[in-house]
Amino acid sequence: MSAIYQRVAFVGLGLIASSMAHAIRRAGLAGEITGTARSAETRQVALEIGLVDAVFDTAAEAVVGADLVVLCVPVGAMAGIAQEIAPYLEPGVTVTDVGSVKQAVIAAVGPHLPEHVHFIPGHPLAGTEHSGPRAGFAELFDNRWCILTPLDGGDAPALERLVSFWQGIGAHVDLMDPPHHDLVLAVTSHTPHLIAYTMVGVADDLRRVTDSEVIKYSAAGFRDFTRIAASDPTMWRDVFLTNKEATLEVLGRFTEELFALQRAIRTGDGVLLHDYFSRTRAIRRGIIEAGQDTAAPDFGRAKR
Ligand SMILES: NC(=O)c1ccc[n+]([C@@H]2O[C@H](COP(=O)([O-])OP(=O)(O)OC[C@H]3O[C@@H](n4cnc5c(N)ncnc54)[C@H](O)[C@@H]3O)[C@@H](O)[C@H]2O)c1
Ligand SMILES: O=C(O)C(=O)C[C@]1(C(=O)O)C=C[C@@H](O)C=C1
Repeated sequence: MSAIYQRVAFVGLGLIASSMAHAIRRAGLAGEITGTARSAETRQVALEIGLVDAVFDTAAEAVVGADLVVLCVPVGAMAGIAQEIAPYLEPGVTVTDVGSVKQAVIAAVGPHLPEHVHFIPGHPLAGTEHSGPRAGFAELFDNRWCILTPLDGGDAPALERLVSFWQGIGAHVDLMDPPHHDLVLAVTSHTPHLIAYTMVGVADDLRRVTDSEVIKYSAAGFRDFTRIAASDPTMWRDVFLTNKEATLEVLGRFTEELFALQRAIRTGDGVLLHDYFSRTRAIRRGIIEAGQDTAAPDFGRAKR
């Protein structure tokens, strides 16, 4: 495949940026890749392992001359970065991001960007519990979804170009409006993460009571919870602080259901429990039969 962008600049060089860089190189999607990260160590590693052709100390320097800028920092850091890079963006450049929440990123970034910039927010639905420049791998986005949430009145050719870019990286692309994205992700990603964090916290408390048996004998289901609960604390703090409304809505529903199941267990209502579990089993089977289970192999574990 020939290059879609001449110069791609990454701001933030962690798991997502490094995976994108590997996939860009695999498919030859960029003439050149530059980047910046807060720590000198990360910048050094990124250069050493060939993620980028050049690194810069500041985001402002990194974006000069780029025709695609990808913001790969935690959601809470997006506003400061946008403000810093705004004066240095070339006319016609596309600025995108990979943040897990979309309305908050649009509100944080949009107002800082000049009119000559095409701002197209995005979110690849793939990740692992690992962080940093060494955590990335080219296959992370293969056959996974990348959701773009273009703004009203945006430039159609710039959007088409970014869609082709994500397809070249290996992803399927879908377009969504930002509030819908945030609600869908609150259901499929954000609340499940909170539940995993909570469950591992509960088990940790219990461990003091049962003298380490909870961890020692943890079965596969709980191990999966611990993997999810090992995800980056800064990233997830920002997700919950910025997708507050949708997460609280889903969490409210979840709590109601949990109370209903709790009551069924207490009152010995086996019919309710059996019906409930049959319904959820049918949902999972339906997903598999429809061929919609696009979950990639467990790269997280393989990489550990
Ligand atoms: N990890 C996932 O599973 C996943 C999946 C999809 C999208 N995302 C989103 O991608 C973005 C990056 O996540 P990641 O997993 O690559 O994280 P990461 O921790 O691996 O990398 C984050 C990078 O941002 C930099 N950074 C952190 N705080 C900063 C600040 N205040 N100012 C400047 N730079 C800062 C770090 O130095 C690092 O280079 C986040 O917005 C996250 O919501 C993550
Ligand atoms: O597999 C994992 O480690 C993930 O949690 C990845 C996951 C998800 O919930 O699916 C996490 C956050 C993102 O914004 C996108 C993907």
